[in-house]
Amino acid sequence: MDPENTAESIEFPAIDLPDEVARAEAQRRHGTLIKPARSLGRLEELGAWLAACQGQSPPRPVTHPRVVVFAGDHGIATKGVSAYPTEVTAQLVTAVGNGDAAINALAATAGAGVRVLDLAVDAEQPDPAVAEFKIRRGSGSIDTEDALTEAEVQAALRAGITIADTEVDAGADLLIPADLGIGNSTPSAVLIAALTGAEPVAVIGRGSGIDDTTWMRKAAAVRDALRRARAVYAEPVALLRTAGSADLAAMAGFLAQAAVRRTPVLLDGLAVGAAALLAEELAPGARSWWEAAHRSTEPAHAMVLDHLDLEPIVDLGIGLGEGAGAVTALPLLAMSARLLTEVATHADSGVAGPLGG
Ligand SMILES: O=C(O)c1ccc[n+]([C@@H]2O[C@H](COP(=O)([O-])O)[C@@H](O)[C@H]2O)c1
Ligand SMILES: Cc1cc2nc[nH]c2cc1C
Repeated sequence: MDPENTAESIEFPAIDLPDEVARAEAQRRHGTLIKPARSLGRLEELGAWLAACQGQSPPRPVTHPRVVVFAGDHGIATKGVSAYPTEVTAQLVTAVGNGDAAINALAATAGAGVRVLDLAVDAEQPDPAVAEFKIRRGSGSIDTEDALTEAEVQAALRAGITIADTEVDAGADLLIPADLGIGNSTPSAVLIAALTGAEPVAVIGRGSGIDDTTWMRKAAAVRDALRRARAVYAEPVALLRTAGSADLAAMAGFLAQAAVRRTPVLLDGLAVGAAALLAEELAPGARSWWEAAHRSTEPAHAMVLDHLDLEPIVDLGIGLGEGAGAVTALPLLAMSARLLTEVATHADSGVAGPLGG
């Protein structure tokens, strides 16, 4: 099936930029607060970005941040490219649902809600709410076969769109897409190499903690998948079908739709970064609605940030996925909004401004 000729194929509308007037007004307001000019550094820029996304300065506080974990298995994991067996994905989905995972502890501290969805875990999903957007059991092994059919990639993109719409309609004011899936660092590396032009060897990291022998197998898998995908590097939907997965495609749809809905996003690590590259191809300009929360330990993540021209907020040596790095930066974003609403101005407080000011 040729995606260009498919009636149901997804097309995102043109993405508006955030409101530059509100951004400039927030920057101007920062200059009036009782602190030396620009003394809050990146926090000032983050507050101005939130103001631009919301179209108002000062921005409203972030009160309903939501983490959505997109879980899926990857056929390539059965070829020995991960430090963990594939059964772990399903077990981790249950752990996140029970509130026992790292993301739950971090999100509880940061005041974010967590929703976990099984897009393509290679197991029966007993919870119908978690299975609502299930595309298939495991995506194809991308070294030798396509990850998805054309219909599945469209369904996964549509799932991401619907999930973003549901969250925004329910009141989410900041979205955090998160990944979970043994083996997902391999398709992520392939997509990043395909879209940034990075050398294959430079995108292959240690993932879940792989040894040298496993790294060699992963390098061969990335090489084979890139060879299979070469003809479709410039076609994002075909690239997701050939070398992506249902969970990565759904995250790409979610990220693009967040921009359509003018909702700010904090980006997490490697897999979210790969999905973000695809989303920017599908909906050019979507990146203006995202901030990079952190820099992951995976080398390919730095290439994503470079390509999207995003500067990470924190760099804490986190390489977990699950949204962990993104949620870690969330309190800083909340602080950036409250600074603009709660700090007094020189004019209102009677605190003198700078000499000659
Ligand atoms: O996002 C990251 O920075 C990151 C870096 C390395 C590993 N991970 C997580 O570890 C899993 C992928 O690692 P692997 O070795 O199984 O491909 C998957 O569940 C990811 O969420 C995540
Ligand atoms: C234990 C474990 C937790 C994770 N969280 C995200 N990816 C993960 C991979 C593993 C292996």
